Amino acid sequence: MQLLIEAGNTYVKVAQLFDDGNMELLGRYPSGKLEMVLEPLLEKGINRIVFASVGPVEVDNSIQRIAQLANIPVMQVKTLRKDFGVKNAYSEYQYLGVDRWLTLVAIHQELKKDTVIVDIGTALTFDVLSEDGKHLGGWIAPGYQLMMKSVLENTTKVFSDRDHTDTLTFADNTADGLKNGCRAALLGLIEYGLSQARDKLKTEPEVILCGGGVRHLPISWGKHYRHRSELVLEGLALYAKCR
Ligand SMILES: Nc1ncnc2c1ncn2[C@@H]1O[C@H](COP(=O)(O)OP(=O)(O)OP(=O)(O)O)[C@@H](O)[C@H]1O
Ligand SMILES: CC(C)(CO)[C@@H](O)C(=O)NCCC(=O)O
Ligand SMILES: [K+]
Repeated sequence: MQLLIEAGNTYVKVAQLFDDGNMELLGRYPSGKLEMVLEPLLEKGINRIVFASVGPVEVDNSIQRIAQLANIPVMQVKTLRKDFGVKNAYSEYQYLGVDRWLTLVAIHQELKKDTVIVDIGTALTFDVLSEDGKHLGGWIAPGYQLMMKSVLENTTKVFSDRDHTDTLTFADNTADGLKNGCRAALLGLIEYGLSQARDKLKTEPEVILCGGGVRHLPISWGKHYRHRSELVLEGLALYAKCR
């Protein structure tokens, strides 16, 4: 069995990859809790740890150190110029976030179609991938919580309250105005990106939505598209199986 770790800017996700190829999510934890969560997991017959991190180098170091203490081999997955048939669009390829890289690799391995991948976590990322594996580039924008926070922290009279409803209507009060405004910003970016991607690809791309922030998009809008909640971990599983 291998242990897969995806370290993001807010959360760490941990999954088990069994020898039969099945993956099981063990949990999602605040990034600061990594050490506490990891140590007890290493008791149970793990052959290797495969991880990817977009966080500070301290996270990489602490995973390496914990594994070394437990005498378990480690593979850190990093963004490459080309791998698994995917060609990175960045001229300085190593600067593309490894979470984005893993979603590209996972989707190309499975679909080999013109695709748009939208991952909504701390940040929203939008990436375009052609059917022959060429990454055409993408965008980075704030995620829902980050947009909300930046307005709340920089204004006096704007406030928010409980969860938003599913409908995305014009609001007649402050809290709904902020929540729906931030949701519309996510949606507007995706719609504009999609129109640009259609022009570039000259086809209708598949749309893959991933990350916990997808919950902020209206269900009636999102139901037309594929939703893959653990796409980064699926990319990690591919590396764990093949490398
Ligand atoms: N229980 C929840 N209630 C409300 N919103 C949530 C909840 N869980 C996740 N979210 C939303 O999903 C976003 C986080 O998504 P996700 O769990 O994919 O994080 P992440 O992509 O792992 O973050 P990162 O990788 O950047 O650390 C939050 O910003 C929030 O908008
Ligand atoms: C954009 C995030 C934060 C999304 O998790 C991550 O992919 C990242 O840190 N990327 C590095 C910058 C880039 O992708 O160009
Ligand atoms: K993420």
